[in-house]
Amino acid sequence: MTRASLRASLALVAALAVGGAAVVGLLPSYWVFLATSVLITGVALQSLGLVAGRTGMIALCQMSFAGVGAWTVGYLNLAEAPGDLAVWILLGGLAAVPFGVAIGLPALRLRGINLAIVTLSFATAFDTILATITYPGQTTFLQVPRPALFDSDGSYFVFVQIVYAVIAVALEFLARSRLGASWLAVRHSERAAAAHGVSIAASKLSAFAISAFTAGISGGLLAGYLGTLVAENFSMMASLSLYAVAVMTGAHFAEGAIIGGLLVVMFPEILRRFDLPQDIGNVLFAIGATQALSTGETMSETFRRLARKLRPARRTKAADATGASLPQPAAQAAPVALEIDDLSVRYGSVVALDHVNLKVLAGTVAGLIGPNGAGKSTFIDAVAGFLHAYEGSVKLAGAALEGRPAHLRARAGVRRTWQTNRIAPELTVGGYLNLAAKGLTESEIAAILGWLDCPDPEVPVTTVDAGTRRLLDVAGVVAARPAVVLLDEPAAGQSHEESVRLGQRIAQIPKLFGSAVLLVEHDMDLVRSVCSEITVLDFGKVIASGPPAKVLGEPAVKKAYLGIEEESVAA
Ligand SMILES: Nc1ncnc2c1ncn2[C@@H]1O[C@H](COP(=O)(O)OP(=O)(O)OP(=O)(O)O)[C@@H](O)[C@H]1O
Repeated sequence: MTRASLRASLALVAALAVGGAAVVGLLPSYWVFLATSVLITGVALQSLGLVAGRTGMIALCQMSFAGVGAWTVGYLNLAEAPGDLAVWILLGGLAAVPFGVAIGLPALRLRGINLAIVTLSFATAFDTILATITYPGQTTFLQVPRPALFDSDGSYFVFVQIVYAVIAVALEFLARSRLGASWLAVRHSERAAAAHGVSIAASKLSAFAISAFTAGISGGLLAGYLGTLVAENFSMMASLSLYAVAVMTGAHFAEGAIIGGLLVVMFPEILRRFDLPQDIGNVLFAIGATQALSTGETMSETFRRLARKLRPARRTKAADATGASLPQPAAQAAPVALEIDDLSVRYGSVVALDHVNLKVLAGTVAGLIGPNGAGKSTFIDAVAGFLHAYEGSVKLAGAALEGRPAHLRARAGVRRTWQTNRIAPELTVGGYLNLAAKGLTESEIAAILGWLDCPDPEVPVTTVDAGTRRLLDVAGVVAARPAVVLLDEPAAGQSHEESVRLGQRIAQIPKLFGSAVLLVEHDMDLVRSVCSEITVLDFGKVIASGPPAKVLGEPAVKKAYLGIEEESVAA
């Protein structure tokens, strides 16, 4: 991960240095002045790219955060605070953070249009406040001074460029960190992210906080750029327009933020030169955003796709586990890994689980089977904390899990997979394992991937076929070495040979990772080959439990499967 971040950061810094040298060396001073504005807008767009592009939340008040940063810089200048603009900009960014967190709080409960309305309301309220107060020092013509070394327009461009590069590199590292992976995971499926121990609240609030900080910095840079500001710089319309551009260009990509900055700054300039109304720009941005939303592809993604086509196709490499060793298995905390007593779940009048009792012994693979609708997924949901309204008790290594939400149960040692794949496609294979299990070394990641015949860590999940993604699901849950692994139909969609191979791997999990396994499966060959005990559910009730040979021969079990799996059960 670190190597990939370094590579991307070096490429970005080199591109900025070359581009910057060309701007300062070749362009007349007015264009250098405009290029500075492009970069400042690029910083604001990067902030929006983080919250909207990575986390998928609608934020329509980004320029209000920038306004907080700019106003803070203005007050510090007026108060003759120690330090210079470089320090004040940082403080401006920090001042925007509480506002970001405050806006992020409703995002814990709201999505889509509702969150859009909340963020828009904040932008409107901020508009109203700014309309009543002038920029600090505006009435006395007090200008915000630039740092001594970067006083001229040309040198201030270099200053802004340095800030842009620092932010872009920091975001690049963050994006490849576990926190960055959690943003993408939350965007894709909050439940799946929680199943890996990710706190949805922490993930969303951190995105809003860092995004507001970055936007605050852009406001501070603007204060140094223009010297003094007016409320219109941070109006609700400016926020809306910036959001449309971010969606259109894909501001969470480094090039997307620059392209967006170019469009925001240059479009009005072109319109002005042709004596055309400025509003045309906003209309075109809205059309561009609509196009990106309807096709599901931003401008940056289109460019990247075309660039990939030009490059010779890379074959998906299998993970090279030569010399790599699996992480140490978790120690077994108690002889019974998972104990369920009298578990009952009702969906209205449907009794999905009816006083179910089940034990999974440490160091074993147990099976949970039953016909469609028997209650198996409901059982996993309840144990893993995705259903709050259940009766009965769930104990992990003797400790009750009641009252703990899903992400805390995952951290305590209950990990689950899903019937449908929920891995965020924007992640790399290694990034996904990093998200699933904290603190794995690169060698351990390679060993786990090699053990399950998964692709190389650098391979993007989007290029991985559906069958391999199911293996990746299993790799993710075992990587965390939890006390209990709940596998929900891992062999679905696998060929017979793949299923046999998967069975061999599942049988090894207790020894290699120290995790007891509860396997939910319809593939009876697989269940028979790996499970030492099985429990059969029918209409939410346990109708049999014990060793597979005994249980699968019981008349009640054959009857439950009649017409569905009769032959395979009886075989
Ligand atoms: N969200 C829900 N609302 C209402 N009823 C539900 C809900 N989820 C499941 N059920 C019902 O609860 C019962 C158990 O469903 P569940 O999905 O747990 O069965 P299953 O054994 O996992 O089935 P399958 O093998 O098809 O996955 C079924 O009657 C189902 O229709």
